[in-house]
Formats: sequence, C-alpha cells, structure tokens
Amino acid sequence: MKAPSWRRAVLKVGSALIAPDETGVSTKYLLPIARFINECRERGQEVVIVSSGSVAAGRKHIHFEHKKVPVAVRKAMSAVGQNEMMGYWSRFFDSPCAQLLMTHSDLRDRARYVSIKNTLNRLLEHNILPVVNENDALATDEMKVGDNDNLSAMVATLVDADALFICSDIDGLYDSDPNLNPDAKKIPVVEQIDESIYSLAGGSVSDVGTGGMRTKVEAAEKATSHGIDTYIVNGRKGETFESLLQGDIPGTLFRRQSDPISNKKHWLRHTLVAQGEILVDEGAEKALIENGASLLSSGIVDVQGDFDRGDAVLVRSANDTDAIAKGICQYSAHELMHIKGQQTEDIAEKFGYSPITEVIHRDDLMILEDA
Ligand SMILES: Nc1ncnc2c1ncn2[C@@H]1O[C@H](COP(=O)(O)OP(=O)(O)O)[C@@H](O)[C@H]1O
Ligand SMILES: N[C@@H](CCC(=O)OP(=O)(O)O)C(=O)O
Repeated sequence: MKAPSWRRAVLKVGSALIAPDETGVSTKYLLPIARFINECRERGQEVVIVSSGSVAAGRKHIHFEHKKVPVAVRKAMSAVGQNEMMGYWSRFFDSPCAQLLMTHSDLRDRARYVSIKNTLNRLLEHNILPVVNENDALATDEMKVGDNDNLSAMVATLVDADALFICSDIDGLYDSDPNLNPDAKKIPVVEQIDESIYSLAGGSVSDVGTGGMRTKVEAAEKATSHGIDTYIVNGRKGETFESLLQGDIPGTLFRRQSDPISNKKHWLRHTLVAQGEILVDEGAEKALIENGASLLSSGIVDVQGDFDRGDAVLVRSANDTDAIAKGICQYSAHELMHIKGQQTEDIAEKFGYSPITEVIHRDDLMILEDA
C-alpha cells in the first residue's frame, strides 16, 4: 500500500529523538530527518517542524538532583534550552530557520490564530523553515497545550497541511506498549479513531517526553478530522525516511476523514475552551440538531458560568447532562440571564434596543457527536 501524496506537511520531532539521553540535545538522529526535509523541499513540498527538546537542552545547564523537576525549574530549563535546540536545527539547513513559540492561549484567540497563520505562510513563501515549539517558559497551566503532539496537530490545521508526521522512538501504534510488552503487534493503518484505539495507547516512559502514545492518538484524531493524513513513525531509524520518500508507509497511518470539518469548526471544537453552559428546552434542542438552526433566546432555560461576548460555551438540554453543541456566544452570561426564554421581538420592546437575533449563530455552532 502506498502513502497518499502531500503538498504541505508538519513534522513533529519528539524529545526521544532530539534528546535521546534526556539531558542536552544531540545530532544523533537528526541527520536523516534533515535530509528528508531537504529532499521534500527540493521536490516542491513544504515542511513545518514542531520540535521538542528545549527542556532536555536546558537540563544540561540547570542541574537538578531529583527526578521530579518543579514547574519553575522546568520553565527555566526550557528558556535556556530553546536557543540551543534551534541552533541544532539551523546547522542542518542552508536556508534559514525561524523560531515560533506559542501557547494554547495564542491558538484559541481568533485574531492571534490568524496572525500566526499569516506569519507561517509568509515564512514558507520565502523558503524559510519554521520551527515551532510551545512557549514553555511563559505558559501557565491554563495557557498551555501541554504536549507537542497536540500542538503539532493544531499547527497542521493552522497551515492547512495535508500530512502530519509524528516522529518518535517507536515504529508506530502497537496493540500495547512494546516497551512493556515484547509481544505487542504493530497496527499499520487506522481508518477510524475511537475508544478502542485510545484504549491501546499508554503513556511515556521517558523523563522528558510528554504524553506517550495517548497524546499522539489525540493529535491524530484532531488532524484526521481536518482532512490531514497522520503518521507515527520511528525517527531513530534512517530507513524510515527512505521509505517515506519512496511513498511507502513505514509506521502507522491514521487515514484522514473523507468529510473534513471546516477550519473554523475545527478550531471551535478542538482549540477553544468552553467558558460556561447554556441550558436549552426541547424545542431548541430539536431545532439545533434536526433543523441546523441557530440558537435563539426563546429556547434558553438557564445559564451557567461567567462568560463574555465572543466566548465559547457548551449547549446542553435542561433534561440531560451531556452537551449537545459547542458554539461562540454573541451575548455575555449576564446579558443572557435577562433575555433567556424571551422572544426576540419582546426583547426589543423590553430593553429598548434591537438585539442580535442569534445567541449562537449556526456558522459558529458545532453539534457534538452522539447528540
Ligand atoms: N500502544 C503503544 N504503541 C506504541 N508505543 C506506546 C504505546 N503505548 C505507550 N507507548 C509509549 O509511547 C512512547 C513514545 O512517546 P514519548 O515517550 O512521549 O515520545 P516523544 O518524545 O517522541 O513524544 C513509546 O516509547 C512507548 O513506550
Ligand atoms: N515543549 C517541550 C516538549 C514537550 C513535549 O511534548 O515533549 P515530547 O513528548 O517529547 O514531544 C520541550 O521543548 O522540551
């Protein structure tokens, strides 16, 4: 079976490759990766790197006795290590590399999201190789993505990539962790990601790696739902990249969904964090799910949480605990408490102004699965 062709790819390099000894970065596994990138670029394909390794690089300079490194020390390691990690990449390419450090809070803000997208596109136009990492030194828990597997899927969506290569220290997804079970069997192709796939994926055994296989499957789910073929391959083996160049599939391919959801809805579903909940009556629930309607104030029963205009919220039936939709709300929680259950015309009369008809516009609304 041949791999689908691609035009633009994101290639994620985990700590397991750039920092195989977990302290300090190393060129040991980077040369075949850099050769692969150079060859792809010569063929007219574009590549964005998402690289881990800043924490491992920083460990060389900030010694810490205990295995469990406190958050502040990890951030300091990352700050001193980013530069070093970038230096390693730069030495492999004749054209320049550009560093982009971001957090989840940058990606969930629509304006910043578009700004990052434009910057990445300009860099690619100028044949500059972007190297993305999380801005670990600044990110608080609420701000961060937390792992570069998920970050790479978000970046792949952002740049409209058609392939995502997650390069790690393992040959792909197995039916259990091969580091723990020598009889584990590799799964060459995953057509659909569901709970049975998640149940196979374990964590990381490394001190600097984050997430293990679970975050890779999460990344694959995000990317494939956006129409991006996702590969987990072993970046420790040079032949992996030879195979990829020949169009073979050396690891596990998670095949893209044939009906990808739009950019905006993808961003809404996977990137935006809901700030509150809107409880709706049966009529509104039916209108949203069956008729593809916008949410109007008349169907709202209650409001929970404290959100502002433009924030993401979950919509759920007043009779159920499961959310049915997620959307961007045009009103604040405070405003909704006043207009809930009212017809749009009555609001105009009561409050003396012409309200926005849709509390959540259909275009800003994503029905969740199983609703
Ligand atoms: N089902 C599985 N198949 C393959 N690897 C698995 C599985 N479950 C857990 N793993 C672990 O995931 C590790 C790779 O993740 P991680 O250490 O975070 O690497 P990276 O630094 O490349 O992100 C593997 O070395 C393996 O121990
Ligand atoms: N941002 C961190 C890496 C976080 C991460 O996800 O690591 P990994 O699981 O090795 O890809 C760093 O630069 O060290």
